[in-house]
Amino acid sequence: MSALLDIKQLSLHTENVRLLYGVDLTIAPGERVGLIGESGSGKSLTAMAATGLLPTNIRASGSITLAGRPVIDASEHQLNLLRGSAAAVVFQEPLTALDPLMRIGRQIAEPLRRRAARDGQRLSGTELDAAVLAMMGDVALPDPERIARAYPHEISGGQRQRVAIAMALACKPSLLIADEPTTALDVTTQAEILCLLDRLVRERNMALLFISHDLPVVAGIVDRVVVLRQGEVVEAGPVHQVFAHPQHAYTQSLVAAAHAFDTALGAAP
Ligand SMILES: Nc1ncnc2c1ncn2[C@@H]1O[C@H](COP(=O)(O)OP(=O)(O)OP(=O)(O)O)[C@@H](O)[C@H]1O
Repeated sequence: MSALLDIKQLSLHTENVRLLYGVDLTIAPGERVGLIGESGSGKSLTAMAATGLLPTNIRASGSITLAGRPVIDASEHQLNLLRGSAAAVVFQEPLTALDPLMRIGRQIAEPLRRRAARDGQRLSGTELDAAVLAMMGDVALPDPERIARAYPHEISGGQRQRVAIAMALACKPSLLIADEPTTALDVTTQAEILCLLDRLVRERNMALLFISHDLPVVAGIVDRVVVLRQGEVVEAGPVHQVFAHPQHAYTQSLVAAAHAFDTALGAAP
C-alpha cells in the first residue's frame, strides 16, 4: 500500500542553523504513529513541514509526499487542496485554532461548509446547523446548543480542545496530526481527550501522527513510534518493542523515567 505521508531525508535549516537532519517518517493509510522527543528536538517543525506550514525563514531539503503530492516547494494553491482533506492539525493550545471573536457554532460550520463544497454539495442553513450539532455530539461536547452560541473564552480548555478536534475532523482528513494536544490540559481532561482521539481515529479509519514528549501517553494510542533527539531520528519501531527493548541510550532514559514515574505513583499513599 502506498504511504499517505512519506518523509524522506528531510533536513531543515535557517540561514545559519541546522534544525533537522535527514529525518525519515512514513505513515500508511489508517496507521497510527507517535513522534516523540524532548522539547526542541524538532517534532513540531516536522509536522509543520509535512503540511507546508514552515515559517518563512526555514528552508527544507529532502522530499515530502502527502496523499501522493509533493509538499516541499508546492504552491499555496496546491497546499490548500491538501490541507484539511489530506491532513488536518490539532495544536497544543486550542486557542491557536479558534477565532476569539466568532461563536463556536460558526467556527465549526466553516470547515463543514468548505468540505461539502469540495464534495460538490451546497448545504442549506438548516442542514449546516444540524451538521454542526452532530459534529459537536461526535466530540462529546455537553449542551451543544449553548456551546454553539458561546465564544471561545466562555468555555473550558478541554471543551475548546474538543471544538478544535471537531474543526479538524469536519474536513474529513485522511491524516490527523495531533501536536501535543493534551499538554495544556489538567490530568483528568488529558485522559478524556486521549480517549476521544483514540475513538475518533478508529471509528473514522484515519491515520494519526501523534506528537508528544511523553512516551507513556503515546504508547497507549499508536502502533509505531519514531524517536527524535536534537533534530535526528535515533530510534523507530513498533511501540511495544521500543518500550520493552529500547536500543538508544536516549530512548532508554525516556522509558526509565516513565517506569520511575509509575513506581512513584504505585508507592503513593
Ligand atoms: N522559525 C524558527 N526559526 C529558527 N529556529 C526555530 C524556528 N522554529 C523553531 N526553531 C527551533 O527549531 C528547534 C525545533 O523546534 P520544534 O518546535 O520543532 O521543537 P519541538 O520538539 O516541537 O519542541 P516542543 O516539545 O517544546 O514543542 C528548536 O531549537 C527551535 O528553537
